[in-house]
Amino acid sequence: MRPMASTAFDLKGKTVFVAGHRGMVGSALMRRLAREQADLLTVSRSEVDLRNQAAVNAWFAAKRPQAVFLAAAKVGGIVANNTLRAEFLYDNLAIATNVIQAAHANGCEKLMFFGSSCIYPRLAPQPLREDSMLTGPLESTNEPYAIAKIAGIKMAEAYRSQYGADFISVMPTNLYGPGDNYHPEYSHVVAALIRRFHEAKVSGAGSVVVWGTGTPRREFLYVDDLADACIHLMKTYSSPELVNIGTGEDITIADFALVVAAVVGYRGEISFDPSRPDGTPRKLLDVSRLAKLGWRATTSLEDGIALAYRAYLDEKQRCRQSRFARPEQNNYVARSEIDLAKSRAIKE
Ligand SMILES: NC(=O)C1=CN([C@@H]2O[C@H](COP(=O)(O)OP(=O)(O)OC[C@H]3O[C@@H](n4cnc5c(N)ncnc54)[C@H](OP(=O)(O)O)[C@@H]3O)[C@@H](O)[C@H]2O)C=CC1
Ligand SMILES: C[C@H]1O[C@H](OP(=O)(O)OP(=O)(O)OC[C@H]2O[C@@H](n3cnc4c(=O)[nH]c(N)nc43)[C@H](O)[C@@H]2O)[C@@H](O)[C@@H](O)C1=O
Repeated sequence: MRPMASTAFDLKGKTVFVAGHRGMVGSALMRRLAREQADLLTVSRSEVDLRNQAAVNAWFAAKRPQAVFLAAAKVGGIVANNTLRAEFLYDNLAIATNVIQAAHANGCEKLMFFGSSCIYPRLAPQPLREDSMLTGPLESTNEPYAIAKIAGIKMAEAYRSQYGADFISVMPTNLYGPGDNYHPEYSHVVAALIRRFHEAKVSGAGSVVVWGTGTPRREFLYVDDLADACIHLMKTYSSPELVNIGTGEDITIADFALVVAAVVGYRGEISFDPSRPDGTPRKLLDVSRLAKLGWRATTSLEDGIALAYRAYLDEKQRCRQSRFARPEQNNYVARSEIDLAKSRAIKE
């Protein structure tokens, strides 16, 4: 294995582009970057669709960011990934290739690419080590997304080896927190269960259905912890080697449902629907590399879910208030109460 170089990269005074700044990760990065005295650059999708190579090139040529967090992507839960397979492959390949090439061509000094724990083989040894990428078949439900993410990782690696670009890749585990997507079909499990248990509590429903068998194991990281880890790595890490970002602890979906129900205050029954996909049986990251680099998660699962539930309630409230205001000025309108039924669909 190549040695992990450690170099200081000060964000202070740098122009820093957060691609995907309205997303869950991007908005957490914006909150965390506010402490770095950087000059933050953002652009909305309506101004620059990152799948459009010419638009991306023109924007980079005009702005020439010194650092880039590439947190824009087509993202969703197991059903979104498995249904919108062409979009997950096309959008994520296009975004990665356009942004990485434009960053390189326009003098970007440092770029962080966001992969995901789903790039590792479905049955790779647990906990998942960074060197298990490309050692076996992928989980079929998210294979298109994983292939696009692996291509992005390989691009960052190739630009480093061919051009000496300081481009690094991080592999976050399953994330949750403010700014999550609450779509009933297309969200990830955390947002789905927060919403389902809350609605059952409010309506007095006696039973809530959780997808799958309840036996898969997942590791969950609060998104503000993720953002903190990313800033730490951006400032201190420079190597082609991937870095996993997680807590190092996992839980079955059945036990996780009990945690969410307790936080929300839902006291009815919980049943399972095995006709829904389980996905990969276990996804627990080996976080020893990250620990050696001096970072560990600090938000417990219970505290994080309580914070995420608060954020869900706040978002509902905000959307209710903005329902009759000017929706085009509301960052959260696409995630709003009006369309909490179809909220943030898959962000088109
Ligand atoms: N959520 C998770 O559990 C995990 C996420 N990740 C990775 O973290 C990164 C961020 O994910 P997350 O914040 O959860 O996702 P979100 O869906 O919350 O945010 C994605 C962001 O990307 C933007 N975006 C998507 N497509 C385009 C496009 N064509 N042009 C311009 N902008 C676009 C969205 O814009 P708009 O606001 O207009 O919709 C949004 O701001 C992704 O790379 C994801 O793969 C990795 C592991 C787990
Ligand atoms: C972050 C990661 O996210 C996706 O992979 P995933 O880990 O399978 O994510 P998920 O959150 O959708 O499901 C986790 C587990 O939870 C179970 N589950 C129960 N009830 C609900 C439920 O109501 N909704 C959802 N979505 N899942 C549910 C579900 O059956 C599964 O066993 C990727 O495709 C991939 O793109 C990726 O990177």
